[in-house]
Amino acid sequence: MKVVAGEFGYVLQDVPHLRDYIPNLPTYPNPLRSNPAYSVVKQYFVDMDDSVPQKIVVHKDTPRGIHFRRAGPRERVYFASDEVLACIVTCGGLCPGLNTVIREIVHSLDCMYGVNEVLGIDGGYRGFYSKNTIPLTPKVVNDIHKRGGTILGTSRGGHDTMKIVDSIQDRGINQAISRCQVYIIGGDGTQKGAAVIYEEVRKRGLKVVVAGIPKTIDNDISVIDKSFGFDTAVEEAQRAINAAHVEAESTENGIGVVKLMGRYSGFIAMYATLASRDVDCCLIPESPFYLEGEGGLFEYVEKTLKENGHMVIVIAEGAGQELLAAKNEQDASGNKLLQDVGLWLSEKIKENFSKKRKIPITLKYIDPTYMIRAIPSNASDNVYCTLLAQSAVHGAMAGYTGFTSGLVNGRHTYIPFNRITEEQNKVVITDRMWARLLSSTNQPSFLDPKGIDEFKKDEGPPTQLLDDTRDSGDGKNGNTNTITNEIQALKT
Ligand SMILES: Nc1ncnc2c1ncn2[C@@H]1O[C@H](COP(=O)(O)OP(=O)(O)OP(=O)(O)O)[C@@H](O)[C@H]1O
Ligand SMILES: O=P(O)(O)OC[C@H]1O[C@](O)(CO)[C@@H](O)[C@@H]1O
Ligand SMILES: [Mg+2]
Repeated sequence: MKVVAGEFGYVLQDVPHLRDYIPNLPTYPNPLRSNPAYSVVKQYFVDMDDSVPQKIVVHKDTPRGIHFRRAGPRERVYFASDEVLACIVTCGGLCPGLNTVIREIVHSLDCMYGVNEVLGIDGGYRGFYSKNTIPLTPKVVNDIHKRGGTILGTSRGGHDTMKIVDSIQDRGINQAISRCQVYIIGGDGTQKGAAVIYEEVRKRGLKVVVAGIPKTIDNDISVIDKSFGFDTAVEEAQRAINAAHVEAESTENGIGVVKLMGRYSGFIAMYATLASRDVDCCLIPESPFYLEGEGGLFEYVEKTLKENGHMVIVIAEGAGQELLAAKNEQDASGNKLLQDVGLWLSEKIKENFSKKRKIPITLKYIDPTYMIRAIPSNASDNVYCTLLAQSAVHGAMAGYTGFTSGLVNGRHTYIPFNRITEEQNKVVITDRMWARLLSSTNQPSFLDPKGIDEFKKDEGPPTQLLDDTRDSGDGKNGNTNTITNEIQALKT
């Protein structure tokens, strides 16, 4: 990672640039200079020294900390318009907003930079070497943002670095110079794949930009404020929760169980619960729970039914997997295949109340997971996708590479791949947000006081979406330690 240190503990975790490994690259004035739409903007071009702090809650004596390069157009670009061949690929699971990102990359390249050779790679990473490409023009992508899914198709597995870079190299050859910009849209796995593609491109000395756009409905990508499609997913989840609530309150001892996505991170479940207020219990992968005995789920269900006559449980798909018989199967990308915990929980509740204890209940189980994932993005996600795509295009034209375009503290930035892939974003159950949820649902924490102390000791990953005060600059958490270590390393 390129790290630049400044005064008062300022650290820039910078992204690579083509000129780092290709000397004497020609530059050109940014075509936006003569674009009537942008020429009215007072200071349209981003100052070379602009950076965005990762941490904005500070004390007067804390170091300035980690910063990322601010995204946006630069005065000079490293590609002539007619030189560029851009490729776009989507990988991993579906997520609302994928088509918007594709549309906006094509439009930004065309309208802002006059680039009109854009290829869609069909069906994820393996499409680079085993499938046909799809020519993308502003006309072809004009109304795709209104559709769910991805017009390019997607896949898991099939990442063969050499074959992918061979294909990029072959396609991009123009008068013996490769001249590709590769836009890779996908989750944590995809960004890891993009990082190794970048390494190989650099090893071969190619004039090829590798730019990532983070996609994950689970919001499990670290550093960034939140991922696109997340808002849409939380909003759409309300419909399922409402239905579960209507069903539950219409019968005596009615229970609605809703399963939401979230393989390792329970953000959708947590935010959907906080938004709805109809949910009595939210179960997420980060917070282990148990069924029987004092402080267990069954005890809470019984109490809630006695008090309210009905209840709604939201469960993230990755919650409680340790309670189910292990399956040990993986998908093509190596992700663990999960068991249906919603179905399992529903059966367990029925078994305990209806069969064992002869307490009549009516339970309805709703699994809207794929319905949520497949819808088009809402208005705010559409704007977010547009800005992410534009940032990626500005960065690529300016010669930056090996970066993910991401929102940090509300500002668009370029984040080095290794920062994005080093850890996953998780709900920190010792943060105030989870406490807000517990106090809004009144559910048990499923932790005894000793367990709570254990969790507090475990620092967990820093998270941006939450109102996180752990990162208080006292040197006791990962983030600050990283800063201190880096400053120390630079000094010595
Ligand atoms: N460590 C890795 N190195 C290279 N390629 C990887 C790596 N991990 C995953 N990939 C590739 O990235 C692509 C997408 O990975 P994966 O299926 O894990 O989805 P993802 O990008 O994490 O998205 P999501 O989990 O949100 O659906 C796959 O083609 C996979 O082969
Ligand atoms: O069934 P698929 O396509 O493998 O995807 C399932 C997974 O993809 C996601 O939507 C995104 O990672 C997860 O929430 C879910 O576990
Ligand atoms: Mg993933």
